[in-house]
Amino acid sequence: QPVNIPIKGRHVFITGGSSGIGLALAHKAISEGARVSLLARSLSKLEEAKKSLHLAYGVDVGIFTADVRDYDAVKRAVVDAGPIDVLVVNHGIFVPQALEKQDLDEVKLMIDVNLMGSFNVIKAALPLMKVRKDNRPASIALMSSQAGQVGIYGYSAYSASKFGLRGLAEALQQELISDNIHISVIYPPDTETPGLEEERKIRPEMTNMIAGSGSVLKAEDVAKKTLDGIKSASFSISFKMEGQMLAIATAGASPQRSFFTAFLELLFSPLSRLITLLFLSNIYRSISKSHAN
Ligand SMILES: NC(=O)C1=CN([C@@H]2O[C@H](COP(=O)(O)OP(=O)(O)OC[C@H]3O[C@@H](n4cnc5c(N)ncnc54)[C@H](OP(=O)(O)O)[C@@H]3O)[C@@H](O)[C@H]2O)C=CC1
Ligand SMILES: CCCCCCCCCCCCCCCC(=O)[C@@H](N)CO
Repeated sequence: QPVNIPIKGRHVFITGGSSGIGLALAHKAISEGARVSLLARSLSKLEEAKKSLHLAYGVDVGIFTADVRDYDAVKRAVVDAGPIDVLVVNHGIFVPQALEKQDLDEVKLMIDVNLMGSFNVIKAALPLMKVRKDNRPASIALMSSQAGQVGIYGYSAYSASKFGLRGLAEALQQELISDNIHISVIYPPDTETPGLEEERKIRPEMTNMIAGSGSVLKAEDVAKKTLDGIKSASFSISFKMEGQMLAIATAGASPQRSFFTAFLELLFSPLSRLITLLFLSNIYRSISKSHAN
């Protein structure tokens, strides 16, 4: 059945909301009449975000400092912020490197922040989400990546953390459907953010090349499509032609609410598998070429 998740007047809580995609999403949500709270580590970045949002809309957002790795700190923030209607688990870090050259500390950091941190946020927020006063539909949205649909050179830890979110999301949807809580997983390509700017300085050439075969989007565009997807309670949210292809190629056992999209998935799955194989064969060819050099 179609579901419509209202945004106006509701409490939208965004982790990693002080920068990039999270901040762009805060702009969108406020412009649609939401009450917004942001969580991140750095107080100064949060204050800056709060100021820019006040300047743009004349409203105040709640800001909460916590490291998502610290469950108790996250719990305190969530209790302070009050019951959440739309939880956007968006925080994330990416340090690309071939596994052989990457320290295990860095691997562990990505898993701890991106995956365990998401468990912490959801576990902390869920009790209050479940007892929300209005019985209107609520949402938990998880920020994955195209690298959460296909493993990419240099992203072993990052991809593992983002693939992990999908398993979490699929299981959680079955557990929460009776509470009228709807899960979304978002799969953006490269997106212009302060995070990507940092990443580009250190990204291995092969990673650059492969990521370059996808689109580069503006954070505002990712935020808009994300909020629209949340509002229609879409389980999977993708971007651009190659993103739709990837979504079809990796539809797997994710739920699908739209009959129309389900029909497209059935119709185009052989073709998208073919395109995926061609895409992969290109990648492997480039890898062996650069290896020979
Ligand atoms: N930009 C891109 O190309 C793409 C990004 N994504 C995903 O989108 C999400 C946002 O990325 P983007 O906007 O680029 O990232 P940015 O680096 O611009 O922003 C990251 C945000 O997460 C917060 N954050 C980081 N670590 C922690 C932590 N341990 N605890 C709490 N908050 C934390 C940061 O604040 P602070 O540092 O103060 O804690 C900041 O608010 C990530 O999950 C990323 O994986 C997906 C596809 C593409
Ligand atoms: C079915 C047809 C396939 C079509 C090709 C699709 C192209 C896939 C490219 C994947 C790029 C991954 C970018 C990750 C961005 C990200 O998360 C970072 N910026 C953070 O590290």
